[in-house]
Amino acid sequence: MVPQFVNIGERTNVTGSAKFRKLIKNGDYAAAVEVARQQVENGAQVIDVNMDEGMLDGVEAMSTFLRLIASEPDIARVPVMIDSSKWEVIEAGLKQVQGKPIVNSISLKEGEEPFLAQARKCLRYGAAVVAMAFDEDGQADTAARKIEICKRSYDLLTGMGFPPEDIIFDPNIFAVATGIEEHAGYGVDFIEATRMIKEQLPGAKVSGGVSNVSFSFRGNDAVREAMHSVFLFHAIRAGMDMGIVNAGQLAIYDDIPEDLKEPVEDVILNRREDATERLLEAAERFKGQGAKERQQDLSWREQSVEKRLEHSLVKGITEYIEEDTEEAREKLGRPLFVIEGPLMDGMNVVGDLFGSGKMFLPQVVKSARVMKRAVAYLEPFMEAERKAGGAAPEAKGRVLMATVKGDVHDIGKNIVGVVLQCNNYEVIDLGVMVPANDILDKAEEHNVDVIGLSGLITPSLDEMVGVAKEMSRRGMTQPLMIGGATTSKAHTAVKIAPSYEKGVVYVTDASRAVGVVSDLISDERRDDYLQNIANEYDSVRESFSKRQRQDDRVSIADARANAHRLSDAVLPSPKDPGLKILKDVPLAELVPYIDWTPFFASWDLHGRYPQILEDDVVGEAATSLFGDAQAMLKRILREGWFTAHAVCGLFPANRDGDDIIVWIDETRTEERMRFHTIRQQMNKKGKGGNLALSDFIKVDGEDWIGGFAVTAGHGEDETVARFNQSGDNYGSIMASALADRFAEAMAEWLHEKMRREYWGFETGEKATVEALIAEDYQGIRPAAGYPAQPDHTEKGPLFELLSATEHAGITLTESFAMQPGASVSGLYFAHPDAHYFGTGKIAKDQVEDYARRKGWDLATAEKWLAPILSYET
Ligand SMILES: C[S@@+](CC[C@H](N)C(=O)[O-])C[C@H]1O[C@@H](n2cnc3c(N)ncnc32)[C@H](O)[C@@H]1O
Repeated sequence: MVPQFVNIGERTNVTGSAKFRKLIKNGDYAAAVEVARQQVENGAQVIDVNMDEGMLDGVEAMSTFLRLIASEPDIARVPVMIDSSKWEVIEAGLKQVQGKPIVNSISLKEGEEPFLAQARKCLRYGAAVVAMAFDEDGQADTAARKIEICKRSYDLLTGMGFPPEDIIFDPNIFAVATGIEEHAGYGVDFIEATRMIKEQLPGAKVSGGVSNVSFSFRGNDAVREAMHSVFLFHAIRAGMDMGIVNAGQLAIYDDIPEDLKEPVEDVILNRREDATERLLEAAERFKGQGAKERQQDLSWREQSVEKRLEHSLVKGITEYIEEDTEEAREKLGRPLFVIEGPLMDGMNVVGDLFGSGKMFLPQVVKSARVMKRAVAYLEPFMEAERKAGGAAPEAKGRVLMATVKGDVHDIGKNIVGVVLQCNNYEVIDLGVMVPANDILDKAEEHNVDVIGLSGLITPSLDEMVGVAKEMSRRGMTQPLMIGGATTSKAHTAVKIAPSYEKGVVYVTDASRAVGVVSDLISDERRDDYLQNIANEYDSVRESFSKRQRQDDRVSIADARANAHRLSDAVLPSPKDPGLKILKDVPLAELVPYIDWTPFFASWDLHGRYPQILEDDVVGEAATSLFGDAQAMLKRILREGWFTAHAVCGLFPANRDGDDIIVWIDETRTEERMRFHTIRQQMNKKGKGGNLALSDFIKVDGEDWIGGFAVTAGHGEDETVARFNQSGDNYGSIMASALADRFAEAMAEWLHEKMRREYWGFETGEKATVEALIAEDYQGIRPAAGYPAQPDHTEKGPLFELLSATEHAGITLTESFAMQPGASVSGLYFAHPDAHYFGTGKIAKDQVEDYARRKGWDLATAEKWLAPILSYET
């Protein structure tokens, strides 16, 4: 017999129901109580009440609402689940409930002490608790972790006298069919964990939020309903007691057509490798066939057109923007009035929310997409007016942006551009690899107010100095903004600012750009602002040269004498050393290797994945961004937007001082080429050796070095152009960020292949994704331009050795940036001693020595090594 399943209603949850949120925000408690009543009438056997909304006084709202429903007998007959991430709100709720409350939730997230303290309070109020499968290490995703945390919680709770039947476990229902291999087992993991909890933890109950499982199929109700019902069918049989289920989003198990039920069942139960692909195919056939149309909260559509435009802008909704823009145009009489009126007002709200930390970059970029659509709609009307002599809208100022010559990356610059546009600045974006003269000619032609330069790799710093010098020579007066991954306040102050007197400002991140530009453009504030910056940079320069004067580098001879002594671990000869050319690597194979944490960072959302999705501050923005990324990822896989190529190989090698000789063949008699490495010169007395990468290769006998170059960027430019043409910067930035993820994932994937197949020194079980992301394995793959080898020109010999341009289609710019941008290259070292380090600053004796080894003159060496020189040139 199937046990009774308890349905928890969640329409009284401000985070889940926009309607309820609006009622509570407006203080319309009478109508809010009606929502609770309807839920009970519709069959909810528990009602979940949540008042966690930034603008609400949660304690007050929870107390008021629970007091009101306690006096309604037909509502008060069902238990209340007090749901909050804030303990004071839970306590306020506990004080109001008459019958037996349920607290949702407690967990071991912060450790045992707070867990036990909260449990004690629940016990005092006679409340049951929902305990999440969440501990100090994060949310449990596998069945083993789920049961481990639940068992630990159970022992703690029962140990303090908690009745087992008052313990409800929520072992986390996560989305399946996301395109990510590790997610495929999430359905089975929950079901398995449920079965184990029921077997091993007597009396305890199991609950969960069912709609999460179908998150990847948002917008396809038929598939979602089928997934919920199939999931419940199996989970209830495994012992699931209760759950949050939207009855409107539930199909009847027996009514699901067979050609949908089977692929859904395959996905939920993880029965076949191609389950997701097959369900995606089936999903296409069932699109738009949901038993019940999704009930969207469209109450905002009843507001004035100005409010509706604001809503669309703030929420990033494009669906109604054209009809609302037209309505506003008719109402206000002129297209300009619409832009300068409600659209600007709406963007000001976005700007204020962003400025006060209530909106985040991805959301702002989405708002910009809506704004662009509205302006594009109005454009023909404005053109007609212009022909008739009408005025154009006034921007607050004009900013020119460019990534400098030799550099290709531009995600950060594009984000800054969008944020500035949102704030009504006109942005002229010249793209990437722009020579100084082109930047400055365009700046003069368009009479811009500010010039913004961006760069990702260190040689771009030098290029920026060149632009600053040329600005001085031309007698220009616009302030110069500097940003991008390798730029810094110190470099801007020491190198660039002295070359241009009219103002050079370093901008840390995209969120600062608006403030900086507005200060630079303001007639009242500009002079003071620039004076303050100049003073600040003076002291940065002062402390920089003080540090240099005090610098105590050891001589290169002494450093070399203190090189790392390689332990005599024996590495097996490579199994398959030849050059490997891997064309058209299937992108789906790379998805499990994606490290998502840097993806969020590229959108200025900082925190580790997956915890970031639950973060109190950015969790909502991160979750929504991640959902959009998953949707795009699926399209990339299905439609093949990017092509991935890789080349790698192993070569006989030996150490020669600070160089690594690559031999023609294993006779080790004839030199094919050399890699040049750089040695630490800090004083390391008693702190280990002065390292250079060459130390990880043997001087004599058999040893090997590997090299690799991978790219996932073929197709990125076309994709980005397609999105930009339709005014969708959100889409184009997302596509670039995902291309980068694929490239990094491919580097990890190939490194694993190298260790296990080609070199073959790694045997045994494959490392977990977490271990791979932490690079917790034997060997390293240092990249030129990174701290162990800051000289980007070392990509030259690597590319030659691999014929990387011929085999993978990657070229090097004059600054040794790889093109396409979504490319990664480096060397492989396999010795167990090998590890990442930084060379730190180096002294002139090494620069001279390096110049000799590279066949350069001193000035050339100082140019390429500029970021690591310990002395002024
Ligand atoms: C930039 S992260 C990229 C991996 C990350 N999981 C991702 O997906 O973005 C790590 C890589 O940077 C390079 N790297 C990191 N530290 C380095 C160092 N000190 N010297 C040389 N290369 C380094 C190595 O190629 C390493 O594999």
